[in-house]
Amino acid sequence: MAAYSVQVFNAGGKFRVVSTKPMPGNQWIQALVNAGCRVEVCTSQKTILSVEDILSLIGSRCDGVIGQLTEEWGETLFSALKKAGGHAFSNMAVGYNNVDVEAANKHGIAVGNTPGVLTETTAELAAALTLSAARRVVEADDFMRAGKYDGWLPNLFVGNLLKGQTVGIIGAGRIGSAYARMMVEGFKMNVIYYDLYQSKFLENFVTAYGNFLKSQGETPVTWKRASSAEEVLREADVVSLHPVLDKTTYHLINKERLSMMKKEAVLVNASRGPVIDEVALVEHLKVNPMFRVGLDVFEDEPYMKPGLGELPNAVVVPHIASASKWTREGMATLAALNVAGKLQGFPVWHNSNMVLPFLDENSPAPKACPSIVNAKVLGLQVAAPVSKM
Ligand SMILES: NC(=O)c1ccc[n+]([C@@H]2O[C@H](COP(=O)([O-])OP(=O)(O)OC[C@H]3O[C@@H](n4cnc5c(N)ncnc54)[C@H](O)[C@@H]3O)[C@@H](O)[C@H]2O)c1
Ligand SMILES: O=C(O)[C@H](O)CO
Repeated sequence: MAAYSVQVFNAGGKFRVVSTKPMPGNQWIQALVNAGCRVEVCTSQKTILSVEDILSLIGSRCDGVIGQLTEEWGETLFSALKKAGGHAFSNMAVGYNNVDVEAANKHGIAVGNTPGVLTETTAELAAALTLSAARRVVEADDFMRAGKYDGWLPNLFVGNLLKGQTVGIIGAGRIGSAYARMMVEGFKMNVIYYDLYQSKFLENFVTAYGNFLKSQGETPVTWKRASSAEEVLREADVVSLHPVLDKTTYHLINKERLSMMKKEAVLVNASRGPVIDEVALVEHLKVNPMFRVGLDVFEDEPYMKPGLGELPNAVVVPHIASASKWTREGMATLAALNVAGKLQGFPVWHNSNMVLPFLDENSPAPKACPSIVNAKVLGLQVAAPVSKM
């Protein structure tokens, strides 16, 4: 038995599924109950569970687990889950850098994640950080609340105009492209992006929007695919980071690369903290007061590197980029359906970017796992797309 307090749903269910955290909404619980699961939700007040805590939750019999990005899912947990009879794990996140997928493969455990449902929500927070940093919203708010405002002044909190400037995206996948579109449509910014792959989708969008602006007698927006991250850093007025975190992106932004950026640039990170060398960033912010950052993620979460929290040119929020009600409930549902689907022997959905059919409460979810990242290695079957007659 787990040493932690748990809330149990459908006590008589044939599969035992543990969620290491309470998650928003009820749809995810219903999805598991409908699949014949006994659901145990850990209600411990401890924010970040250790490997030992989770071992105790897994216990001697467990079919599947829904875990969080704050947890270290590696050999110890996957071998324990396997020993307890488990086959399925899902992160309640799209990023799965906290998961050792090779260890899961070794034990034949499916690893789910939750793409698609958080794309726009995360991009919107990156846009909010961009505006907050560019227009010094948080500094000005602090000033106002401190009772320091004693009248309009020509030089008070002067920031950057975005219109007509260049926004740089590093990692133009789902979220990076959605963010780029927002900055293009909302602020008429030109785009420069760097990704390992070409984003035809983004390029076509900017071209079409540029043509529309031209037809209205306005200056068209433009796009450029950079051949290196450095090219983006040199040319852009705003740079937003949206890559996965892996060996190629760890400390992608370091002292040397920061020094290539414009002195008054805005840097935004809503991907993963270690993409930036945060110590180097603190130094850069100190010596370049007009350089501003908007950060949702940090190198040593939940901590910030010394000095960051005192800098007025940094806007910092606690990893809330995906925190809209619809998205968080959707992430919980997708994570649950990944586990429930695997336990019921369902195939894997044919397109993990198209997850809306799983989120409609008024019709039954497709009989598939929405997104399993190691499906190929495990030889899981892929559900054929439903053809429209
Ligand atoms: N802050 C948050 O709350 C939050 C929310 C959602 C996602 N995220 C993070 O954002 C990441 C991206 O999510 P997504 O759904 O857009 O994923 P995605 O897979 O659609 O996009 C990631 C992109 O990064 C690119 N990439 C990989 N290595 C690169 C490199 N070395 N240089 C440049 N580009 C590289 C990939 O080619 C891909 O296009 C997630 O992995 C996660 O870590 C954070
Ligand atoms: O990777 C993710 O999904 C985020 O960091 C949390 O939404």
